[in-house]
Amino acid sequence: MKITLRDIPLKGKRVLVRVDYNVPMELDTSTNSYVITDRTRILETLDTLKYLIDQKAKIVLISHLGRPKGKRNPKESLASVAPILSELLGTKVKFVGDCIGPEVDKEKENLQEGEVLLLENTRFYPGEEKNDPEFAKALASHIDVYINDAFGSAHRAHASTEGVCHFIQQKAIGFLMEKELKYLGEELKDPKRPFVVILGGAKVSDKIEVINRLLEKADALLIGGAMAYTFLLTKGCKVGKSLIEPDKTDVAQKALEKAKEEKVKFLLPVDHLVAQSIDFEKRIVQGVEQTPGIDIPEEKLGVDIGPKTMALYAEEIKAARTILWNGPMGVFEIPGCEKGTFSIAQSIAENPSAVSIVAGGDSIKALHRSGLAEKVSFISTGGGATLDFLKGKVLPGIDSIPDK
Ligand SMILES: Nc1ncnc2c1ncn2[C@@H]1O[C@H](COP(=O)(O)OP(=O)(O)O)[C@@H](O)[C@H]1O
Ligand SMILES: O=C(OP(=O)(O)O)[C@H](O)COP(=O)(O)O
Repeated sequence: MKITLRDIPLKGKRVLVRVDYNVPMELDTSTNSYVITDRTRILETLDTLKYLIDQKAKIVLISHLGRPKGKRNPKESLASVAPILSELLGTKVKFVGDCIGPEVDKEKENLQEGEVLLLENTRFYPGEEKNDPEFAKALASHIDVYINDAFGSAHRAHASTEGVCHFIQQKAIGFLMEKELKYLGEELKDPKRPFVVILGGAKVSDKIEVINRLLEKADALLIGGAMAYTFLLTKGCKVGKSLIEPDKTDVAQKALEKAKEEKVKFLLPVDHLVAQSIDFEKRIVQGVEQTPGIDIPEEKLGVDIGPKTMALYAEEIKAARTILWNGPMGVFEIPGCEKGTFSIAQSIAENPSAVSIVAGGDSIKALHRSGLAEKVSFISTGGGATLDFLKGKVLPGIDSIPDK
């Protein structure tokens, strides 16, 4: 059992809280600004933050947002989280446009009991992902206690999730982390069978490696999203201009072989929605059509699973007793490409007797858009983190917090 924030005296202490505010953002074309399109990851930290306020701690929040690769990028600023958090907490949350340095240190020093300070995206510095000790030390400056409540980032050994722990003596997990570990631990340790895992999304290289271990746990794997095309390419199908990771075909091949050996159902799309071109920023697709079968025409790219695939996957989901879903089936943010993703949400909703877990920032957003979030047993804020947890991997963000 990990030390939790309940176990530490917090009054008057400067508490650094690592949250996962890597929230989905979309360009609002009318104002030409980026807006947060799903607040779940913010809402899920409120119990921890309210507790810290009640305990009269001095609260400093850190998070990453997106993948700015060590450079400042206004599109990935955490500034827009501060007003939302102020509204939700009913107290002003001050934002500083940096996460280390003299200005930040001054703000930390000036914090009063019960006040909340939100710092800028840790990934604006290369030291974050490199887990650079100097950067971690700067994050830890003026801090008495570290709380990790960023379950969604617990699989990353970065400065704000792991390195910082070497410079702060008192450490604990927050309430969200505690809730995730308890629920996932109980339901996924020995899942009721059939256990069906639905995998999609765009983080192919991150998640494809997990499949090998999932094959030892799951009874069926249903693959969609960009993940599917690397597998279809491996099987010799035509994938056109779809998002693929050609250097992962070896991993994909091994997973296909292992699925056969383990007698796990490994389903890939049998038809697709394809497009001529796609503009992610403006959320526009052109030249959209259905393919009659598996192959994607040379000049097109896959943007969603097709109706035969939806029906095939629905059958598996209907028979499941435990369901884990991470990763949308298509580019659901773009109107016209959401059907496959929503059909998964619908199939899950139609099997209320199964334990169903929907995991990951974009998957949660898709679930909320489908209007079916109430029908799911548990929403997990971690996508990759949940998959790694299921795989049995030690999560660095949790491992670095001592046991009781
Ligand atoms: N066929 C596809 N081509 C490109 N991107 C895709 C495709 N299908 C899904 N995506 C994208 O995957 C993203 C979500 O992936 P990911 O981050 O892995 O999910 P999560 O945040 O739920 O873990 C979405 O933004 C979606 O547009
Ligand atoms: O959104 C996240 O993961 P997810 O997309 O797997 O849910 C986490 O914030 C981790 O982000 P990262 O995969 O860029 O390290």
